[in-house]
Amino acid sequence: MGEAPTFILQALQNGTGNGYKSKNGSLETDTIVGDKKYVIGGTAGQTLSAKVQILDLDANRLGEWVNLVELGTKPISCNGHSAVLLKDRILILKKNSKPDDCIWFLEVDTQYVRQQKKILGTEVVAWSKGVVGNAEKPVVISGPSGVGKGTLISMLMKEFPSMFGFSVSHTTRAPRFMEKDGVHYHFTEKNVMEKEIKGGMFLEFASVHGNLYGTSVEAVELVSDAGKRCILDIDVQGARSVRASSLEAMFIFICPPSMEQLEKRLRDRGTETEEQVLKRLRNAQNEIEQGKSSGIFDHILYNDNLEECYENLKKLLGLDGCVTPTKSAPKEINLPRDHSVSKIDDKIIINCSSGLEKESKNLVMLDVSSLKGGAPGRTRGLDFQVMNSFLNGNGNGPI
Ligand SMILES: Nc1nc2c(ncn2[C@@H]2O[C@H](COP(=O)(O)OP(=O)(O)O)[C@@H](O)[C@H]2O)c(=O)[nH]1
Ligand SMILES: Nc1ncnc2c1ncn2[C@@H]1O[C@H](COP(=O)(O)OP(=O)(O)O)[C@@H](O)[C@H]1O
Repeated sequence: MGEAPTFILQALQNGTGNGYKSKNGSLETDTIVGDKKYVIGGTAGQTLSAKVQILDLDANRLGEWVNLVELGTKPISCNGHSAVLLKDRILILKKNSKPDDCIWFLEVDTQYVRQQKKILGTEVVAWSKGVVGNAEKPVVISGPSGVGKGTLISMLMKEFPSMFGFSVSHTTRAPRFMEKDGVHYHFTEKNVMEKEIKGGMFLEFASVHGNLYGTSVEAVELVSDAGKRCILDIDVQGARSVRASSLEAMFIFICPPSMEQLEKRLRDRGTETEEQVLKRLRNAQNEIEQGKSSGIFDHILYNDNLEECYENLKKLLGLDGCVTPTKSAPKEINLPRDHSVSKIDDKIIINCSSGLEKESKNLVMLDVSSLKGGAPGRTRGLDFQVMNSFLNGNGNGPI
């Protein structure tokens, strides 16, 4: 690896965090974690995402750049940022960015990063977008082909459109008549999907009835970002993987009243060839056994009478009785270009006062004590309060 430019060697002991202009004109921050310095910031068009570099501070390798792999969805460009070191990740506050895009995390020593370091055998950092508030537990629904999962999910989405969102899976199977790309599935090619799986884009994947299916991290996060509870329609292998992942979810298995009924439903649906119907029926027996006995599922529902089964599903989801969706307006922060940051325990104090507006104090306290999730998905559980500020409208910001 090459030597670091002189300006960085000179700044080795700094670790400023609020951003500095390097000699080549880019806006960078440097954060020291153990014997490494994380230099964040871009030269190309001041693109934050373009550059994360690690400089070795170990006496034997002082000033050497370390090879690294950047994982996760990177932030889009911005012209400047602040960086604050938390325990195992660096909080990045993008300047002058959209309210829903100003808080990011660069994970440097989280469990996910440590795992990936082992797998990849190299230094790893992982990006994760910060989101104010928490998401409701996703619901995983599994069951054999033709049991009625899709029908039940459609009923739920139709009755509660603002409460639930569907996780749109990727699949290599061909679209059925009336199925739309991006709505029912993201229809994709096997080699493309395999590449994306290697790149860490998927929460889980499995080979089902001869095709590859998978839930991307983004599919689940997009639903949560919209403030909705995510529904996943995935097979038993996928449910097992989600159970083993860090995603906390509710697991429901749908059982047919009999194999005869299942066969009738599959044939009456008329979407599969005879060969595919036979393959699905062969797999159904094993799936039902797994569903009932694996301990993966929190609840088993029998779909004999559709209306009854739907009522039972609603009960499990707490939707029986009078449902009043309580959706509070999300809080938003809008960080101006000129701000400075300090840290007191788990509280980040952001001073947004600037230049001409010096008299108008505008302090934001960001609470990072209850972070949830993280790379490769979002980091949730952030909270903030505006202190001594002018509030906009109802006090929920943006500031
Ligand atoms: N593991 C996994 N299974 C999936 C995913 N999406 C769909 N499946 C499952 O794949 C199986 C086949 O789905 P599909 O081809 O739509 O057929 P259908 O179940 O007969 O409607 C079903 O058991 C689905 O639950 C996914 O993202 N991951
Ligand atoms: N309780 C039920 N009784 C009779 N037919 C049903 C019932 N539930 C679903 N169906 C029908 O069975 C077929 C398969 O249902 P579907 O929702 O596509 O299953 P899955 O998504 O589990 O493969 C559909 O034609 C659907 O209308």
